[in-house]
Amino acid sequence: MTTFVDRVVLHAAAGNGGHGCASVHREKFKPLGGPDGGNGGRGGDVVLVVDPGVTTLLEYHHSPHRAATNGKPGMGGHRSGADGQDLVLPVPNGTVVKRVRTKRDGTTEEETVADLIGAGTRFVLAQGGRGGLGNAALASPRRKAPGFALLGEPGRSGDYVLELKTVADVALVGYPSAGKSSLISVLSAARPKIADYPFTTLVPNLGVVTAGSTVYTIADVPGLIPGASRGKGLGLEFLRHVERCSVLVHVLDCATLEPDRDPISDLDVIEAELAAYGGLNDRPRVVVLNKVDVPDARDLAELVRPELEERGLRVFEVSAVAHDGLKELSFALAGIVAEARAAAPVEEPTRIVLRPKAVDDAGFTVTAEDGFFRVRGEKPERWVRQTDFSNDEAVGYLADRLARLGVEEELFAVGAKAGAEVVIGDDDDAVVFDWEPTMAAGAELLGPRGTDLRLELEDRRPSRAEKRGSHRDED
Ligand SMILES: Nc1nc2c(ncn2[C@@H]2O[C@H](COP(=O)(O)OP(=O)(O)OP(=O)(O)O)[C@@H](O)[C@H]2O)c(=O)[nH]1
Ligand SMILES: [Mg+2]
Repeated sequence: MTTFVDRVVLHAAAGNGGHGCASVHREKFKPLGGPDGGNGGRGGDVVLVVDPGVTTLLEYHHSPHRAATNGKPGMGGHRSGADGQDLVLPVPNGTVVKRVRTKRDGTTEEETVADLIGAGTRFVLAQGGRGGLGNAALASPRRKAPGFALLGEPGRSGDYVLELKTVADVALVGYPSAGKSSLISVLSAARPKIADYPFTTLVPNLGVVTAGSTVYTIADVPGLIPGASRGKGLGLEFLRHVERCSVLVHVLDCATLEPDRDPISDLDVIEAELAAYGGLNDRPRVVVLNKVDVPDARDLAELVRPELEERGLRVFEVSAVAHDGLKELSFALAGIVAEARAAAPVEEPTRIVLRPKAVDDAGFTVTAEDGFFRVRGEKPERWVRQTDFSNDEAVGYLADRLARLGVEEELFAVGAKAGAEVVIGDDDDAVVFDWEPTMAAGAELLGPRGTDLRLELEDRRPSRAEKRGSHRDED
């Protein structure tokens, strides 16, 4: 059996940033050549791009793990590491992207982050890590020869659900073998498989119809049967594709030989399934009584027409085989589609839902928790990731940055004392310290010889050089 994949879980990993390099320039007769370690390269992003040539998500079903390349580390002689390469993944038009979050209790939750419509629409799924600065870039008037460099940041990674929702104006729904695919084949240039056994159609077919000046798309979905909304048959999976359409067309088989079926009860069954699926109530409906080339079928169509019309439905008697009543139908659908388009707000090329930032980009928070203090904020958390904890100087630099941001003061303000446990970041990747306030800016505060700045921390204004240094350190 062919598999049609319209929902996949993609594990995307962006590239890590390359580490910065700590190196000292060496040349004959120049023993103190100064720091010359280059910066690490940026990690590659994982990017989704809508490609009209791609129609299924099958490729990601077969290989769901995708990773961009890492940035290269910096090197001595001021050489920067090369950036990682972005990994560009083509996806079909109408791909919905959801982020999968695993909650504390182990259950997962899906949050829609993007709705990709329109050729060329790009979405950065996972951002590559920044490269770490080399020691040359970290040098400042106060820190002329840093003996450390920053680590590259790990790239973002995560699980994403990609879901395909066909973007069609008109959707054909009905029992298996009602003639939905036949109808598409005669209304448009699409040539889907047609056969006299149920569930011929396993994947939605899409056709383009031109009626007068209106051009619209029409899709069929695999046949629906009672219980489809509970997963019976093939239909439920595919109702997703119907969600975006502006008109629903009920294709009713007037020539079925099954004893317990007739057009009216077929309609009721399908409507019950649509209702159980939910969300399609607001879509206008049209009824097609198909197969009227069969004499008994025409009689049956005449018989049920009044009742359908009483329900306020527009009814078309059609024969897909004899090409009967098609023009009228396709122009009527064009009219409804045009009306719906006029009423709908102008469709923007794409609707991207931006993930809300967990914390304010510029700021940070310090909260007293059960027995410890937690620091959250984009900068402090990034700085921690950039720190090589095996290097004391690098740790001192981190403490320095944190103090300058005001984390120290804030810790004091919420009641932290020396020796308190301080946690920076989320539980998943937190770094835990024993807080030593006076040492926080330790090495750095032992400025010019003979001045221990810790003694006059309180009301000392920073010198111009220090201010300049702190600007450079900001990110
Ligand atoms: N006599 C007659 N037969 C038709 C007509 N339309 C479709 N059929 C026949 O009905 C059978 C089913 O047609 P399909 O178009 O495959 O039906 P479908 O609704 O797409 O069926 P599934 O894909 O299984 O859901 C085929 O044997 C068609 O030849 C029609 O207008 N008149
Ligand atoms: Mg079909």
